[in-house]
Amino acid sequence: MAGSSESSSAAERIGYITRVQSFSACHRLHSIHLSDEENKSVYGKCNNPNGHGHNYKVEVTVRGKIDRCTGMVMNLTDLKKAIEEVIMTPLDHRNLDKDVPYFSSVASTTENLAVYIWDHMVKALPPNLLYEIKIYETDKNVVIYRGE
Ligand SMILES: Nc1nc2c(c(=O)[nH]1)N=C([C@H](O)[C@H](O)COP(=O)(O)OP(=O)(O)OP(=O)(O)O)CN2
Ligand SMILES: [Zn+2]
Repeated sequence: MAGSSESSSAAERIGYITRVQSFSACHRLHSIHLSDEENKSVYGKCNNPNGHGHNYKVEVTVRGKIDRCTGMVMNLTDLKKAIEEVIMTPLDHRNLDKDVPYFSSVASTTENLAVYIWDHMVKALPPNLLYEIKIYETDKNVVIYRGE
């Protein structure tokens, strides 16, 4: 019956699931498009040549149909594997600027880190599932990227 709880329970449901992952890395904010003086002025203490570290927290959210048979949008075990491959292996305990080739020419801001993770995660997951990458650089500094 239209509108009854029975019919809505048969309707397709969309769910969002998130897995949280922490990793540690160091970096220096520096843009190859700016002079040394401009870098100092724009990034301040974060342009210190010897860098500084963060305990980043990343939330990876997928969105999709809740499968009627499995009850899952996707298996969190598979999401965990993708996070290991895309986040932990290349980024954990690394110097982002020196160890990750992408950041040799792209400033390692949290915005750009979110784009990097999105671009790799989207390839590691089934099509059309990735919804959002949210990164806590510190407790107070949070970036969201949705692939736009
Ligand atoms: N738009 C952005 N601005 C800044 C970024 C960034 O990624 N995107 N990053 C930084 C630095 O990396 C820096 O490490 C931030 O640290 P800090 O200012 O010390 O962090 P808090 O604000 O949490 O610290 P408090 O000193 O407690 O306020 C800078 N800008
Ligand atoms: Zn920083």
